[in-house]
Amino acid sequence: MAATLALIAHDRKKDELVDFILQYQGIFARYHLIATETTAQRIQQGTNLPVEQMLSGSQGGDVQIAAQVAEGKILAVIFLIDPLFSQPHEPDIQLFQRICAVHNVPLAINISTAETIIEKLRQSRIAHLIFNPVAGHGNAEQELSLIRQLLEPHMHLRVHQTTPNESAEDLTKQAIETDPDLVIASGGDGTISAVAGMLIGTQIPLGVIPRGTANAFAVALGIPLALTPIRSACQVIINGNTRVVDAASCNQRPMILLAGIGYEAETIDKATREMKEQWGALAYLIAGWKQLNQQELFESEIEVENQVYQVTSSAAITVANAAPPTSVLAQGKGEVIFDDNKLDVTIATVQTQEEKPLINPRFRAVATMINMLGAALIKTNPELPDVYHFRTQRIKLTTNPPQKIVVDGEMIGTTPVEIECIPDALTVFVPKNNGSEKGWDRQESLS
Ligand SMILES: O=C(CO)COP(=O)(O)O
Repeated sequence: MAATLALIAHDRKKDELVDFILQYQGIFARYHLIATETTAQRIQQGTNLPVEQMLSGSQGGDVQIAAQVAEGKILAVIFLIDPLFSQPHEPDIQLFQRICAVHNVPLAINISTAETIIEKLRQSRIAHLIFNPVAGHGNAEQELSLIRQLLEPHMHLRVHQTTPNESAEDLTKQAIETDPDLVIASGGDGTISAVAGMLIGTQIPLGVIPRGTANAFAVALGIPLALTPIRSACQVIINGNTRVVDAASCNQRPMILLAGIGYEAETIDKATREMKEQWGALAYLIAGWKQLNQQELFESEIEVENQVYQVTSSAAITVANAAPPTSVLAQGKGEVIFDDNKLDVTIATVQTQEEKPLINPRFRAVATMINMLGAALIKTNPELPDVYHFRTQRIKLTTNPPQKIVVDGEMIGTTPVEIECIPDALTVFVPKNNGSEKGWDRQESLS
């Protein structure tokens, strides 16, 4: 269902329309507004709401809007007609009314009927979809049209596509300002993390439609991705079950999944876009094997709960808020808990005690990682002597030499790094059997 309202008023009705919009400004602000030229100017002056401006009514503006009604792009129309004054473009006005009747689009021609439209709008859900058209390797146009087809019967959907000039963060910020009922992120983990980061602390529920390479966030939430990921993800949103989960901040920027320091960061850095296009998620595995041969060990100083620990020969440190089972290096103890108000820290390292003096430390670190791969695959507790795992609310980490850091799939620089869990920061839509807390029963549609 489209989330655009059309507003038109004849000259002697324009003041009435502006007053009406001022009265219900909060509701109008949630929608995309279009209006004929002079009406649009008057609304903008009188209310400060953004309005898309069409031609003036006498120049064909009514016909332009009627065309959008016919194309299913308009949710409802408020057209305050002057019944005591004949217009030179009377045929256009008649055409407008006929098109609304044909397509069963609500049309209010006076304030009383406008009130009933507003009452209906008050009860409807508004979703903002932040859609990254260059995510993954599917056909973005077809994917967007499928999402619309699946979601629009259940909510008013406003679609915002990311561009090089308008990031997912910018678009989410604008969406939040209109007080939506939910925000949906569709793209790779980078897009989803960016949207989720902006929603921290807002209590606006987040829907996830994964279209990326690894889709770690969706996997961690338990969204079934096997055959029809877009359909499954939309169904999860329509079902309306939500769960409150933690987020984190990493060097002042939001983190939803995990930060990898050392091995994981190098791996992600090596998985080029070309590799991802050719191999999909396998690209990370291929890059990972390459990195196994090259990973240098590093020293680290870890500050946790006012204690400082020195670790001599680390290969990989992973600090996870949430991680899917495939994120091997986060699985020190077999499972990362999304809503325990803690970060899961896993350190793959090398012990150089007396009983293991003959083993080349670098090979042992590599062996540790290979063991973890196996352990994660068979889903047992690894019990590895070279793997440290603990849970903490906050961690500060310095390494020598400095190591690359990857946060939610994006390289963000090098150590030192400070990561803190933000408890209960996000409300997300999850499948019904996934620790869901509450259903969602706002009224579905306008007409
Ligand atoms: O004439 C109109 C509708 O028929 C309205 O046009 P304006 O908003 O440009 O005045």
